[in-house]
Amino acid sequence: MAVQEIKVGLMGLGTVGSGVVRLVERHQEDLWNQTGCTITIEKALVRDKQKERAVRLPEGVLTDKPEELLHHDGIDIVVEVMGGIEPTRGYIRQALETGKHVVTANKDLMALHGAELLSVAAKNHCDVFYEASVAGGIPILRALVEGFSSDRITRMVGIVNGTTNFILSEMKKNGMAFEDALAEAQRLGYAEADPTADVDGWDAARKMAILATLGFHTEWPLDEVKVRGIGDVTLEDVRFAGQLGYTLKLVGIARQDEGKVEVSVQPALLPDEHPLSSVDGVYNAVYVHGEAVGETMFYGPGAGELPTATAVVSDLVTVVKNQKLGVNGRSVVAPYREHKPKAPADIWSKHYFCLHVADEAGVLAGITQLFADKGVSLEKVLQVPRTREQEAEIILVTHQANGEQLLHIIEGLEALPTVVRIQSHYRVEGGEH
Ligand SMILES: NC(=O)C1=CN([C@@H]2O[C@H](COP(=O)(O)OP(=O)(O)OC[C@H]3O[C@@H](n4cnc5c(N)ncnc54)[C@H](OP(=O)(O)O)[C@@H]3O)[C@@H](O)[C@H]2O)C=CC1
Ligand SMILES: N[C@@H](CC=O)C(=O)O
Ligand code: NA
Repeated sequence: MAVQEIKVGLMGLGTVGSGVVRLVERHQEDLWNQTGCTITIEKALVRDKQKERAVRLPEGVLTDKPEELLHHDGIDIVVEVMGGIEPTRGYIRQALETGKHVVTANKDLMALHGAELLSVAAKNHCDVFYEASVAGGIPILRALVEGFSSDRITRMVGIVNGTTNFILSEMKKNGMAFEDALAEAQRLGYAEADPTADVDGWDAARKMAILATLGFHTEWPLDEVKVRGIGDVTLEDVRFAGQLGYTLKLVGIARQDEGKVEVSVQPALLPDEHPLSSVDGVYNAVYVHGEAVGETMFYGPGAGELPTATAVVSDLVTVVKNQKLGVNGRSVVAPYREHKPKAPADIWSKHYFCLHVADEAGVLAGITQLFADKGVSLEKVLQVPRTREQEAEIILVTHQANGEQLLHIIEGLEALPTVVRIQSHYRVEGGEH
């Protein structure tokens, strides 16, 4: 029997693209055993053909002309690891419209235009897989789509951005300055081309939109993810949190209660004993709670060349297996549950406040009274005198409060003459774990 050769068009030969080339070369025998096919990179699209590359490709493979790949009749599968929205979206549409299957690592694109691309794919009987787009090497999308297909997911809490987790871990463990830790994450190939997407929380938000859509079977648009990044997190916040027994992490939270959903990304305090607290460096983890299964957790590298490439190449293998079975384009389950966002009054959480206050008698009593008036009780209260600035610091951790109560408390604190400023405020997650 003739061995079938699968020709791949690779779009992008940067960090992830180089990893894909290396894995396809190194694991050729395993790939052949699993698919019965040889897999060849037929064309690799880049911007600058003259640039020095981490991997060598045979003569004629590298191109800077997208049509050489998109109009190539022999190419069955396009692997998109170049990133960005345009022209990438147009290229992927063209690929699908000419019957080419697509594997992508592009969360920006899938979070914004996933529904459109999946519908073009379905019309053309093509596969679109995007496992690498969320939590790099962790097979979390497969787990949601296949592993939990029999269950109803109620909660996903994730550390889904390797760059910010690396930065916060370096700040906590080595006292490294924010900028130095970011530069190191960039050097290691973890950060996005524009690292503000990582730092401002948008990269994590895109991943949470994808997780919520797949996990809750409801279309969850990116503009409905509440986002706060780590740009204003200070070394002092990290240290204070540590002294109180918490670890500060950028977390994505997606919860479904009685059919209503909330999805957000923010720096939050996790109790040190929470399993997500010990997820350090570029590692990611997604905690998934299902009605029937209970608690599960998925852990692994969230970024970097080879870990991300494993997800991409595994998707490639799935496309080839589907080809052999003749089922390409049939595995997508479109969201089928009604879209019901939670109102602020439905969103419950504990909160941490660090307040700078006038260093005078009766201040603490006034503040605790404000919380009591809004119906929120306090779990921890600490007062730290700071005579040098005629100010004191008060640290408060609340019991569960809802989003409406929280707004009233913030307004009330801002109006109190004894409160100089709300120095920092974070959600406290995972207390119910
Ligand atoms: N890095 C990581 O750890 C992870 C990345 N991802 C995602 O994977 C994708 C790729 O990331 P990464 O490898 O880090 O990115 P890089 O910036 O390292 O590589 C991008 C590659 O795409 C090429 N490229 C970009 N734009 C164009 C264009 N318009 N036309 C032709 N070629 C183009 C670049 O060409 P040239 O080399 O000539 O500049 C480069 O080879 C992104 O969507 C990213 O979000 C997902 C998970 C983890
Ligand atoms: N920049 C991203 C890369 C993977 O998605 C991250 O840091 O997680
Ligand atoms: Na993944």
